[in-house]
Amino acid sequence: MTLSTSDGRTVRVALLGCGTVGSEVARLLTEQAGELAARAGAPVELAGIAVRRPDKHPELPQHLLTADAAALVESDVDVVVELIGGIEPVRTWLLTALRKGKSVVTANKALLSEHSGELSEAADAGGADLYFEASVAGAIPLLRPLRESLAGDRITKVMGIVNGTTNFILSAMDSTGAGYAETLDEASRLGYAEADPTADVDGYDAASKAAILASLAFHTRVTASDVHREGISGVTASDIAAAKALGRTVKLLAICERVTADDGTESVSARVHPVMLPRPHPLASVGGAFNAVFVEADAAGELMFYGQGAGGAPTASAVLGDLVAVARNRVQGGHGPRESAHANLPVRPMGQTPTRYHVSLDVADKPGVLAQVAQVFADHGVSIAAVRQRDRLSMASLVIVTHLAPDAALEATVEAIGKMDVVREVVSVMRVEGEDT
Ligand SMILES: NC(=O)C1=CN([C@@H]2O[C@H](COP(=O)(O)OP(=O)(O)OC[C@H]3O[C@@H](n4cnc5c(N)ncnc54)[C@H](O)[C@@H]3O)[C@@H](O)[C@H]2O)C=CC1
Ligand SMILES: N[C@@H](CC=O)C(=O)O
Ligand code: NA
Repeated sequence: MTLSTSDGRTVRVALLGCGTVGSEVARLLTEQAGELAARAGAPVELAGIAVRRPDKHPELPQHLLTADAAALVESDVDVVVELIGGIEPVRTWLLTALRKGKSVVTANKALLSEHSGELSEAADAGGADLYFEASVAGAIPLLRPLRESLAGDRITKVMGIVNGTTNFILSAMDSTGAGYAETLDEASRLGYAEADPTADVDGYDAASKAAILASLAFHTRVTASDVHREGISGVTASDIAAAKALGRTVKLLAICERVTADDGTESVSARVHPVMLPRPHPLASVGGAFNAVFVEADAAGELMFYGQGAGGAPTASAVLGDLVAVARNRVQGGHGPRESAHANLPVRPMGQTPTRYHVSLDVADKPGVLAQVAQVFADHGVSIAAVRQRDRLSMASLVIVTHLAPDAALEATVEAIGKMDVVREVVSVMRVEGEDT
């Protein structure tokens, strides 16, 4: 068995960051050193660990610790594992590493979703690998299937739950009625939330992941700023109750689609927003911090990926998988897949993206009200799929689910309905996925 790299050395690893994920990577690298060496074809050695405050880490081997991540990157290492997060200074360090031929493994979706182009170009220039399986859906092998296993197919849709923190919160609101703030605190304590949890609840984290997924699925550079983003801070107890009354539940979904216009031209739609799903839908039963992602492809049909999307050990599993892959490439002299952006499809604005809405209204209980409301939908070119009406004293509740229509038309419809005299309150508005009730 080969026990060293092509230039006769062990694979020396710089670990940047040793928090929730990094500490698990350090543990597994140490505990499984023998097995990792056998799988990689050479010893994989932790050469240094950069943390912000070395004095706060008595549990780590002191001779490996440094606060100077830049110097560690420049030192005699083969691979940089980046588990700090954020854009700068990490972007600069990783560009330096890649240009110098040092492979990079990272879980940093915020960075990748804005700078994957230049990072990929730096990797090409330096002849290095850039792997990032942990950046989307934690432990779930998802990016490698998109980049490699499905490279011969034509993917049409990627849709799923990709943020553990918000799924944890929505699951608790749905099942126990637990409050938003206390559940978010719990998600942070369990290591699911980002350092700034507004990245989770406002949908930035999921939007970054959607950009990465859309880029890989559609061979197009999609950045986080191309992704329509809505978080869960606007999801109210009324929304949850309205969903329950209809046998639905609320999930924050990332939806990336290949949209084909009537003239045959293709574009990419990428969006993150809360969605009402029928309870029998497979994504509806995904609870806690678990993630699940559907992929639809022409030849493969429908595929579903499910598992732990956040937390130290699950995310470390994906990091270690990538580390073994880049170590193998060094030992055997090969390279992982390069960026594939040849399709270069345009990104479709959200307003032109076909969606379906659920609208719950309290209206005056008078003859003709339903017809008036239905007319407003028709005036905007929106076709109604289902209506439910329930009378309550002098009021009536109307629940309307639409067929697909451009999102801008649906938004304008809801705005017009909110201004009608017969409408007392727009109780809940949310997009829907899955079969009509
Ligand atoms: N926690 C999770 O469940 C997941 C996290 N990620 C990503 O993994 C990365 C790390 O996340 P966590 O481990 O949760 O973060 P964390 O906040 O627990 O750890 C960050 C680490 O970076 C170190 N650090 C910060 N600034 C530094 C600097 N200037 N120089 C040297 N070290 C510095 C800190 O000392 C700490 O050890 C982020 O990009 C995050 O988005 C990805 C998937 C899941
Ligand atoms: N904060 C993220 C961590 C994993 O990517 C999440 O909650 O999913
Ligand atoms: Na993953």
